[in-house]
Amino acid sequence: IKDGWFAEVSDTMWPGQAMSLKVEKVLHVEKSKYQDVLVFKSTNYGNVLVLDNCIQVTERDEFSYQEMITHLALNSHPNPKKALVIGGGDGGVLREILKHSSIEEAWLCDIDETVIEVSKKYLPEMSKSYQDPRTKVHIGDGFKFLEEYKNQFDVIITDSSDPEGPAESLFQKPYFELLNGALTEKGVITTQAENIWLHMDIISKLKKDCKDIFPVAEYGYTMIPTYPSGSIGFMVCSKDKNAVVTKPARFEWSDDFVKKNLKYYNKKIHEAAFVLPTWADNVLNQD
Ligand SMILES: NCCCN[C@H]1CC[C@H](N)CC1
Repeated sequence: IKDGWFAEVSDTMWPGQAMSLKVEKVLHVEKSKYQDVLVFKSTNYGNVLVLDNCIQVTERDEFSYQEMITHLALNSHPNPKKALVIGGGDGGVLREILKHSSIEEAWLCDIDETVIEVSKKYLPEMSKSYQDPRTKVHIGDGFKFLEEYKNQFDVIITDSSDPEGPAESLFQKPYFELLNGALTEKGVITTQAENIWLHMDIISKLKKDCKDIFPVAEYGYTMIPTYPSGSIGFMVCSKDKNAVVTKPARFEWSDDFVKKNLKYYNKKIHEAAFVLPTWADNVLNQD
């Protein structure tokens, strides 16, 4: 933090640019077993969680990412009862999973307990999901966790940080093999799949790897001001070759429920998320 500003600098992940947020007060600084953890109160975006100098969530715009990564998956599954988040220690994705009445168990596996503790203290609107009786928390490496659970989950959401640091293995093909194995028959996954302005190489590799493993694999995205270049995408894949993930397979919520409980996701934006700009469409949907 310099002159009262936090700048998200990364010469490798987003060279020559940096999102900056004005700092009102530093709330927490800690070196966990895995990463540097910073929480600050920003002047205009609420509390902000930063891991290894990367913005993870801000209270003002987190709903965009948490809703889309969750509901693009759960509404693409006919009847999700048991869902798992890999990562997601802030609890935001868990909060979104619990909005589906079909969910009986919502599991979360994050490698870093410090993130969960810090979120319980400074991100109450996300971490309140840990109070839900359907929530089950496991602290550990998602990679190892998935090796122990076969044919167990209807939906698995990989809410990871970037491929540099503890989340690196979550962007490689062996990880997607593990996801496939841990899913039930018509299982659906979503993963954090970076930004079309910055990471077309990562995204095209992800799509290629997913296409080798899943019969259906599509990239969709959302607008979010505090992530690099203002948007972030998701790989959305299904084990069911007849599944259509680019529009809702089911939609249990009334318009009134959506108005009261969702701030970003809706039926139309589910479809719109997969409509790509021409350059990205050419790269990702060339075959
Ligand atoms: N629930 C926390 C979201 C973590 N996802 C972020 C996406 C953008 C990345 N640069 C950092 C992690």
